[in-house]
Amino acid sequence: MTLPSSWTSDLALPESSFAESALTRQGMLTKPPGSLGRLEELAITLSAQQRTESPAVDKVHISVFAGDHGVCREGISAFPQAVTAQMIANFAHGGAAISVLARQLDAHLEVVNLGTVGDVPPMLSGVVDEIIAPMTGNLASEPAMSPEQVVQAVAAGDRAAERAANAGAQLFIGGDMGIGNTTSAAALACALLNRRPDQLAGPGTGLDADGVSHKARVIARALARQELETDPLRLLASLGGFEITALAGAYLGAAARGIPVLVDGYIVSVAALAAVKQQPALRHWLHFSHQSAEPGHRLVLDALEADPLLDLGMRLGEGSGAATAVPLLRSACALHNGMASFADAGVSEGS
Ligand SMILES: O=C(O)c1ccc[n+]([C@@H]2O[C@H](COP(=O)([O-])O)[C@@H](O)[C@H]2O)c1
Ligand SMILES: Cc1cc2nc[nH]c2cc1C
Repeated sequence: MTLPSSWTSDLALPESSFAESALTRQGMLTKPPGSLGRLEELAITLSAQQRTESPAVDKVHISVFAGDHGVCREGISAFPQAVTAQMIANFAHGGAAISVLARQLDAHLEVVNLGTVGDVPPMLSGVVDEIIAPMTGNLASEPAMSPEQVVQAVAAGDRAAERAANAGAQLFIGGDMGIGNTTSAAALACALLNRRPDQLAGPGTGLDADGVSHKARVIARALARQELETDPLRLLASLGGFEITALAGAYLGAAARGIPVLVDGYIVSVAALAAVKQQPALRHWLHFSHQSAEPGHRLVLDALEADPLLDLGMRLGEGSGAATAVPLLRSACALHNGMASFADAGVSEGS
């Protein structure tokens, strides 16, 4: 098993000539310059990423990556580990939040099962089996993944991006599902940002203050276990999760295929941070949908110089915050493509 080329080969930047023409067009539309605020920026950035004068996000591909975490045996989540497998079935049966949002957006939704402790019913429609192991190692006391497993997870993410590209997706959304994954994400963020566990540990699915302190101590044990790694792949192997690693692979895979990415909440932002560390050019392919209620998210967003579009107090994961922001991107494109120019509408321009 080898790493996909999207992980190792230099990533191209979006095409700046399309950004320049989009900026010129924005200046000709019947509105005071800049008055559509960030909707203008969105249309301009999407034009460059999609290499088009008419950006669109009609075709949205959502991959929810699911996997279980050995660190759950440390009692770091408000929910039992069995929920990961149960939610995979719920995604497939259409009852999860992301299932509803995907239907509302007419988006393609798939769930990538990387391995769970609980049983997932066989042959669920929309579930892609990429099973690595029932769960990761307990990162508090051992590496989460072997070198082979981390490559398997990156490759599974890249394959999701390939499916998105083959389906003609204009936007890629990655979601996460994994009980215990805020502990893994926080540990990774500590290592990537050189921060203390108490700065990145939060309630996740609903821990109380004592639970959050315990979680920070578990993360401190994980960080003390290893030499401070700088290589993203080795860091992911030590502290990551199958789904977090696959997300990093999927983001690089989407960008390498010219598909812009809309980033969801806390866990996926940490995956994005690891992937940007691997390939800094990835940052130019990312849009940030929302600020999660998980307190550590702000530090991760700051490190990525990201100012997300929404702040709704959401902390669900599964791609739900990103899906909620898609209508804003659609409005940005519709305005860019559909508004009349001053000349066409006979409206006088300002000075
Ligand atoms: O996306 C977020 O910002 C977010 C914040 C807190 C929790 N979650 C979700 O909750 C699960 C992890 O929480 P926990 O407490 O088990 O570590 C996992 O399935 C995530 O998708 C997601
Ligand atoms: C019910 C439930 C749904 C989720 N979706 C993403 N993470 C989740 C965690 C729980 C506990």
